[in-house]
Amino acid sequence: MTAPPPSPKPAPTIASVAATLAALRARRPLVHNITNYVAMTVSANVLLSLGASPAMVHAGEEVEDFVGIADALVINIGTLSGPWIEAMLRAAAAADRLGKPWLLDPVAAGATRLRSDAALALLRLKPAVVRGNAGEIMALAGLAGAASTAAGAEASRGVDSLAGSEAAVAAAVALARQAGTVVALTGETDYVTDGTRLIAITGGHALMPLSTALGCALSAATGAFLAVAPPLDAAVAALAVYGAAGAVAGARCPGGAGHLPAELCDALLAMDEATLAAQAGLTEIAL
Ligand SMILES: Nc1ncnc2c1ncn2[C@@H]1O[C@H](COP(=O)(O)OP(=O)(O)O)[C@@H](O)[C@H]1O
Ligand SMILES: Cc1ncsc1CCOP(=O)(O)O
Ligand SMILES: [Mg+2]
Repeated sequence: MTAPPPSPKPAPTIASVAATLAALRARRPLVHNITNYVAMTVSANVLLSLGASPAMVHAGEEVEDFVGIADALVINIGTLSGPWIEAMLRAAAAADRLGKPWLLDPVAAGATRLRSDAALALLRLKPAVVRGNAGEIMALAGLAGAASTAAGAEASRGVDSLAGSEAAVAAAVALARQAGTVVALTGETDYVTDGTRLIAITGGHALMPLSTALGCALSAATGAFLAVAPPLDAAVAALAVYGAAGAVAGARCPGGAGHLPAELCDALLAMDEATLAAQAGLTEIAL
């Protein structure tokens, strides 16, 4: 007798996202961030508004100890230098050793040799989630040999993507398969994939790319969700909550993006299931 095929995992829903957010708020995870100078304050404020405790800790001498007390680790290569790379590699290896989930934000991967090499070396240390924009995901997939071309250079202008997220879906799926990770690809529509499943998430606001480090802060937020849910569920919940908050915040900023980070934090603090249902959409796409 042949065994029946495993039943498919239920698709994430707004209700499951709301439950994951409630678990995060109850747990108040300590999130260790090695992130760039531009993103530090907004990332910490986003984590606090979400219900997590942020810590920005990058000295090589203490990262391993800090990973030991943290619930999750976020590594963002936005403002790199040699000692930072060393600290990132030590922290990621410690997270792997200690079974702590960690996320890689490969900011501007593909733009220079230094950041491409750093992103690849970190990818080999098995992040639970890689979160990036289309240019970064295409570049990293190419560098990792998961996609035939490293299209990132033409698809990016430094830290900004010139390509829409749809253009990078195939690269995201290939990267997830090759690296054995979950890829969270952001843009006007966000996508999360583990290489076997693909979920599209709508929400957000057109002003978001006009405020620096909101992608980095989303990566920090995803780290907090990793403390309470498996990688695919964590990434879907993070992108849905953040997208819903972004939509609310953007609507409160008729004059431009100047106040957007503050409005985003307020919207995260007040986030509830009704707002999620009104502002975020989840669709599973068959692969
Ligand atoms: N055109 C857009 N419309 C709605 N939301 C957007 C748009 N562009 C980006 N976002 C949102 O902004 C956040 C950061 O994504 P993104 O800009 O892709 O990252 P990065 O800042 O790393 O380039 C995500 O929540 C994403 O959904
Ligand atoms: C402008 C800049 N330069 C180096 S890191 C950084 C922040 C990038 O933030 P994001 O990727 O969220 O736009
Ligand atoms: Mg970014």
